[in-house]
Amino acid sequence: MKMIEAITEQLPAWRERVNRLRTQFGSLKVCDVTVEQIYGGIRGVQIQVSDISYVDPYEGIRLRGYTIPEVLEYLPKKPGSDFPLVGGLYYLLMTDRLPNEAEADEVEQEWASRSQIPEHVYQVIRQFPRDTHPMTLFSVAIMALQPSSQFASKYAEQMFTSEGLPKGDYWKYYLEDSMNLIAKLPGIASFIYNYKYRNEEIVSYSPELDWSANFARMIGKAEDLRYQDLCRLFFVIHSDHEGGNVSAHTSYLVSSALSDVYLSCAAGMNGLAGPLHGLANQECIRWVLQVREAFGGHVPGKEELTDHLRRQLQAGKLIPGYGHAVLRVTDPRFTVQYEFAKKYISNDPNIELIGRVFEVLPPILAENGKVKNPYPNVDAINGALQYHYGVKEFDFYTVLFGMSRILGLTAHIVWGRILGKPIERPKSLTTAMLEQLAEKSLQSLER
Ligand SMILES: CC(=O)SCCNC(=O)CCNC(=O)[C@H](O)C(C)(C)COP(=O)(O)OP(=O)(O)OC[C@H]1O[C@@H](n2cnc3c(N)ncnc32)[C@H](O)[C@@H]1OP(=O)(O)O
Ligand SMILES: O=C([O-])CC(=O)C(=O)O
Repeated sequence: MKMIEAITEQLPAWRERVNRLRTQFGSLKVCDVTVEQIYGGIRGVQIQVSDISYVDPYEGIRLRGYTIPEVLEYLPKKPGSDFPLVGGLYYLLMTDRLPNEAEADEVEQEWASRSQIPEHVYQVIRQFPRDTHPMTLFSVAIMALQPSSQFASKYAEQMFTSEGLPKGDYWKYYLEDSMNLIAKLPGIASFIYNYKYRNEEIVSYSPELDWSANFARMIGKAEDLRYQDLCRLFFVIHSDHEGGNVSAHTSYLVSSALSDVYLSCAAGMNGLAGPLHGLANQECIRWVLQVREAFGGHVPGKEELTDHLRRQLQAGKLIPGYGHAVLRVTDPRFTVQYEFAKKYISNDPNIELIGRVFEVLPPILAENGKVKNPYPNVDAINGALQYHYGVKEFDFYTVLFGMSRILGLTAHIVWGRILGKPIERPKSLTTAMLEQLAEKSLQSLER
């Protein structure tokens, strides 16, 4: 694979850079940690390195240095589509280089050739009650693939042979596992959808189509070219959000114990399934429909909406899709999807309401100064777009997010192995210890 060559070429330079920092600047202080940060979700503490992507609070995400509009413009596309091939995005995330068409296509072809899903994965899904949340099914399906981990079997094997598995080669098996897992995601996600909401159909992967279009086809949208474009857009923009978000951090942490890609990604998906993180996807459209219901199905005018939103906030309700732990502006991923909606969708009351909420809500959220980011995040519009194209089962939306996020998670994990990162193990303190520190600081102030 060209991707392996591109990574291999860069390995010595990357290892040298990290080695130099660790040996020559190992004791250089990067930041301080306050008591508030310790109790406040480690917010803003710079304790990770991620070269896959970086979130600037005022600009949004850059994937390998490229903003969302740049990624959408520069990545190769299929003839007839304005939206990138996910294979090209994966090449960029993994290799730090923009792919040409052939390189993007090679990744897509690799996925097609690895897409066969073992029968037992379907059986595992079928064993669950049909009302099980799709994210639970998604996570267990990934776990069900774990016995096929090439890294886990190589690692176990070398314990009993005279030739060890060189640490510097671990990444190759992690990359193999990543490619194998990603190749199966359209099949797994679509089966969960079909099992729960359609006809229980298992649809095989078409090598003629790209990864995104395959998923669309597998849930019955072979003819809907616009929905296939939405899938391409969605899968590209949700792929990564630097290393500290719950799903990325979780999977990276798990992989630092040399747990394989399947174990690590399933863990990440369990984090994504929380309502403050990926599950906000499904909560947003539910909320949008509830607001319309409160107005007899109509889209309320600005004044009525303002009163309604104020009442909700006064009642202590969280508005899903607004706020962010890092961003302090409108999420550029919201913006590109809103632009998609404005370009291709007309007369959709949910999209209309989302636009009105976007006009009205930020100043209201900002009023009491409590919410640090009063602007919409990516989740504020995801569900409404899916709903428009007929994917109306809210519970499923986080699985779509998960398919995309695994692209980023695996890039972080593979690079963790490339750079030989050790097991993560931060130190904890007790409350009594912090109280002692506090006392000491008081005493020194009194002196
Ligand atoms: C893909 C993603 O994961 S993007 C995030 C998806 N999640 C959502 O959209 C859920 C709604 N938003 C939120 O819950 C939050 O804004 C988060 C989880 C995204 C960020 O959390 P934090 O960094 O802690 O936000 P912040 O520091 O601004 O929170 C301060 C206060 O504002 C409140 N607040 C933040 N966002 C909102 C909101 N959308 N509606 C109402 N109140 C809010 C918080 O609950 C908190 O209140 P508290 O002090 O009484 O507990
Ligand atoms: O960055 C975060 O904390 C949340 C996240 O994953 C995203 O916005 O995609």
